Amino acid sequence: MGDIAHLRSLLGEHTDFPKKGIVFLDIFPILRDPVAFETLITHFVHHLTSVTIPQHGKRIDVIVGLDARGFLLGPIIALRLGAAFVPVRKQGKLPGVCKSAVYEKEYGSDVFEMQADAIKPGSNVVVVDDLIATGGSASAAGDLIKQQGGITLEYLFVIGLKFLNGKSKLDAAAYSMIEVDD
Ligand SMILES: O=P(O)(O)OC[C@H]1O[C@H](OP(=O)(O)OP(=O)(O)O)[C@H](O)[C@@H]1O
Ligand SMILES: Nc1ncnc2[nH]cnc12
Repeated sequence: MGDIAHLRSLLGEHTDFPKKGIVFLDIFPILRDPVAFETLITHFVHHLTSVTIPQHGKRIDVIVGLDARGFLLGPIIALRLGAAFVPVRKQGKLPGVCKSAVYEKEYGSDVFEMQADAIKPGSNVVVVDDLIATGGSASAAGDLIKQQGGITLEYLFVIGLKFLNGKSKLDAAAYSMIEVDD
């Protein structure tokens, strides 16, 4: 817990970006500190291999990371677990045939895409992102996983904006390392 309090103290808070009247929470200071970054990744890997989580004992086949800040964490966690990494990108960025999902988030709407053959039916998947606000982005990623026959075991976030209740939109358990209450 001491480790998490330290990571919490490193978070940046910005009121001038992206100028939409929200407090923008920024994980980059954690990534600039190699010890803190290692703590964060190790915490997630311990969480995913812990006996206390509902999906304990199930093999994780795929880590899905969300454009863009989920790309900073997902591949590292995937490598530590020996799982595949699959990106979900904003519309028009991925080559080949893609599946898409439209969604609403804290500051506007967007479209997510995943390559159509990225997840084999029956694969166990964990979604990773820096932050959950309204849950629109993560829920759209969950839709894309379902469209391919994947099974989402859990959603993982560094930060959860609890007051927006985004986890209620999700079709599986969700874990935020740091909960922000207001
Ligand atoms: O729970 P939600 O309301 O959907 O909001 C959370 C999403 O918003 C941010 O991404 P953003 O779309 O701003 O993209 P970026 O990572 O490219 O800045 C954040 O990284 C999450 O992906
Ligand atoms: N408050 C917030 N801070 C950082 N990223 C976000 N994405 C959605 N809401 C956000």
